Amino acid sequence: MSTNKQRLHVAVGVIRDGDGRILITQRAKHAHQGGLWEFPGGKLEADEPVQQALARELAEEVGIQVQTATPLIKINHDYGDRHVLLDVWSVTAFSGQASGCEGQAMRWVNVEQLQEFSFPAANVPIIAAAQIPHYYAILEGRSADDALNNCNKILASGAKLLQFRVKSLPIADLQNVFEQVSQLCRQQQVSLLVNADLPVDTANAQGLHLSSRALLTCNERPNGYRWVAASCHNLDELRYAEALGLDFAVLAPVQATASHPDAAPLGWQTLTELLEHINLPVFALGGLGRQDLDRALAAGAQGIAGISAFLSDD
Ligand SMILES: Nc1nc2c([nH]c(=O)n2[C@H]2C[C@H](O)[C@@H](COP(=O)(O)OP(=O)(O)OP(=O)(O)O)O2)c(=O)[nH]1
Ligand SMILES: [Mg+2]
Repeated sequence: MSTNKQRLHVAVGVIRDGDGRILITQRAKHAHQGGLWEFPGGKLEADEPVQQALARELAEEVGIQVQTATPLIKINHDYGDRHVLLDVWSVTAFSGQASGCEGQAMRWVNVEQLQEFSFPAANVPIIAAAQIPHYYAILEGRSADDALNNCNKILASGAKLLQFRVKSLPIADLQNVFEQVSQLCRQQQVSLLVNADLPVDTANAQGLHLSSRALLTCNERPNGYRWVAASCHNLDELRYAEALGLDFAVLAPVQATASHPDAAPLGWQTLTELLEHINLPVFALGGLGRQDLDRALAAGAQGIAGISAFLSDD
């Protein structure tokens, strides 16, 4: 039981260099979770603000001075012998040359290489959060032309993660549009997830996106996909997605939205509270634009998901 165990608050930095590589270090053999790889960081001192602890730990452990850090994800994990709250920050600007100041092994690795290292169990969702971007574009369209036009706008926005959810096409058009979209995504190195409700051949996709209804009919994580995500509307659905071991979720609607006028918006406060209970990257969806990213990050979200959010120039 974790009830009378103290929760250890730990500041953790996912440090990225100019080439997008991430810094990992190896925990000392004798330490808790010893010998495993980690993102540098350490325990908060009494009454120490988390960003101050982050700056101090990263200076002590790897000799860098943090210039810009944004919240990435918070993980609550009970190891049995210790309960940790990993308060993970994305460090995107720093000064100094990183080195293992405590004699620990250190590597700069590409995000896809993170899979090759053994991390503590609590790190699984941190690694997913580090590998996926802050924007998740949802592709819809009333016709084949409309869908392809929207796809081009989304790609021009710079989005690198896309869900194919073109629901109203005749079946013959659907597969054809999907193949064109998957080719465009491949050319531009965009990760493509297919909505599981669509009857398309998903061989060319990197992932599957489950509606909340499809999520609740799954007994295990669908096999064979690099990414599996789900749409959620409440804490139970988020918990179910986490328990299945999905990579990320979308939570909606955060604000009022014309596409779902009957759904009551959660609001930022409820979003923040729900995300405190979940160890999963979660995109905020519904009535939001790309300009809401900072607010979503501050609420503990991975970023912004949207349909129309990626169709305008701003
Ligand atoms: N820094 C860091 N800690 C992690 C990660 N994953 C994970 O489960 N942890 C756990 C291991 C430890 O129980 C705890 C971090 O505590 P720590 O012992 O490293 O703290 P510290 O740097 O202040 O070390 P010390 O002063 O006590 O030597 O969080 C991670 O990626 N980075
Ligand atoms: Mg440490």
